[in-house]
Amino acid sequence: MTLESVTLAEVEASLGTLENESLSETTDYLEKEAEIFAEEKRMEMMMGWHLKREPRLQRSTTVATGSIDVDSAAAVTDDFPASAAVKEVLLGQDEGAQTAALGSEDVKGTHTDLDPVQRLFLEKIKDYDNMHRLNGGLLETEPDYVKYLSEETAKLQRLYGGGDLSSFPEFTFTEAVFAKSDPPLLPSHDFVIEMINGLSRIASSSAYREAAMECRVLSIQSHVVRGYVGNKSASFPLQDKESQACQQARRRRCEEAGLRLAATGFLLVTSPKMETGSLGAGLVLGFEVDSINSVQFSNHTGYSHWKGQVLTADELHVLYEGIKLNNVHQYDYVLTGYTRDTSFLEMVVDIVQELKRANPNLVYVCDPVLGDHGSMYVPQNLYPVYKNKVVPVADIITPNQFEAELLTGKNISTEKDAVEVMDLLHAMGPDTVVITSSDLPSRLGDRFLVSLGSQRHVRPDGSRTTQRVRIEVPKVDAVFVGTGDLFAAMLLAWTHHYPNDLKMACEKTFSVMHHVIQRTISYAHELAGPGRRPSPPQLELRMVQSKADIEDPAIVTEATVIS
Ligand SMILES: Nc1ncnc2c1ncn2[C@@H]1O[C@H](COP(=O)(O)OP(=O)(O)O)[C@@H](O)[C@H]1O
Ligand code: PXP
Repeated sequence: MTLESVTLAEVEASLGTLENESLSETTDYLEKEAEIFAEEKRMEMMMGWHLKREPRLQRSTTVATGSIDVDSAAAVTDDFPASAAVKEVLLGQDEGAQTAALGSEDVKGTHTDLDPVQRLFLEKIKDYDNMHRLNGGLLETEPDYVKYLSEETAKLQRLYGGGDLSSFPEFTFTEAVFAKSDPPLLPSHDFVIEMINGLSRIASSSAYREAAMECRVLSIQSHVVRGYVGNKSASFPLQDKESQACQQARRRRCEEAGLRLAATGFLLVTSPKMETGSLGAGLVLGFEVDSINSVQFSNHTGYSHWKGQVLTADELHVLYEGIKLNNVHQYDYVLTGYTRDTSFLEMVVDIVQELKRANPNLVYVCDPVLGDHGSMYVPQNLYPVYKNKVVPVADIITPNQFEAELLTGKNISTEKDAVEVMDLLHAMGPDTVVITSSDLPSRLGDRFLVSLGSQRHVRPDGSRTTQRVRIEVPKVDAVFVGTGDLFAAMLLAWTHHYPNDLKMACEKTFSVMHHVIQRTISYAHELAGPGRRPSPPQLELRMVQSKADIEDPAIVTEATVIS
């Protein structure tokens, strides 16, 4: 006999046999089949209990412990026209009430509205409950199940801080106490904890969304299949690195709002005085990076061969339109790098302007890639577009010395020249300028590379102040590709974290660069072998391997404030 062939009449017949006679072999078999049928087909539909996995084991647990979860009970109440008896059993307020209902001798006698399957089910619950009480534990369990149950219980206890998981939780809502001395006014600590313990999932999901406001970057850069330049160089470090900065910025926002993220991986709403643990578990908090690939090449152009496709201005526009049509064009940052095409660059400017209208706080970080050491490596006609259209809408720019000179028309021979050039660049638009590398002599010797930065602020009274820094880092005798893109991405991340402290933002950024470059060159030498210069593939940035340094760079260079 198959399960499907057990008809209700047969169930009733078996029930009759059960009521009137001692168990014969046949009725025993029938009872078992009916029991499986009743429980698997009805319970699964009625209460959403998870019978599919280990159905027999789940069944005996649920019945044996007599505990009912809130969702299952609600499902019965809302979705299934269960009889009063079923509801009474399932929704009994406490264990005593449940036991009474289960143990009642007239379950089948008084509730005549029960259908045979429900009646059989309730009888079985009653039998199991009696046997469970006599036996003092679970019935007919297999060792695997006992192990599974204890592991799952331990897991839940770890997650929810212990307690008796087999009984229905008690809710105690106390009156909110507002402490006058605690601005902003907040409910008492105890009240909030009680509330969270009772409603953790609902509370966490809504509060999480509010607290964990994302920071979204639109990065328009190259893509390469192999290696790390452009978006490949910027995306991973931003997503990874920013986890820390975003956490802290968010923590500040949460504190202001009276919310704090706690260590257990779900959100607790607590009073401002409560200790906050690490934010690690379960929360992904990096920058959201939306990438538009301005080119898709096999590898960067420093290799002997490269192949691929270039995105046109129209194609860029189509991608942006798609984003806009869905009304998901809210960005906090735009990041751009290497471009060879004027109309593409002009389209970028149009997009940045439109995004800035949508979010006046949007920060545009631009590496104005034009050339290096006296020669241009993009078409000449890009220069006026950068100078007249791109730089004026940029907030942070990262030119090298050659690019800074080109954009301002002023040579840099001394630190004073560099400061003047940075002031000229400020006057063109950006509040933050970092000259990533220069030929200026370092006080630390000729094996050091000098970089300079300048940041303008508007004081609360409306007057302006400018912080200028010099940074010197050890020079490595090799040509790295993708370092400019990584630099711009890291400066974005660290200025986000320290918006008014260029010294700190530079120390972090240059330290990341140092760690990545040192790891890359050591590995490249190892690959190349003694006395041989590493090739471009061997000099690809060791990005993934530098994850820890990107997240939390040990500071290896101190920036000097020069004015
Ligand atoms: N050979 C190198 N030795 C040490 N640091 C380097 C070297 N090349 C690049 N860097 C680091 O990468 C940053 C960006 O440099 P670079 O790629 O030259 O910028 P850009 O592409 O804007 O000219 C520098 O500020 C420096 O920190
Ligand atoms: N994108 C591509 C395709 C490149 O080939 C290069 C350098 O040749 C870059 C971007 C920029 O590299 P960097 O960050 O070193 O300026």
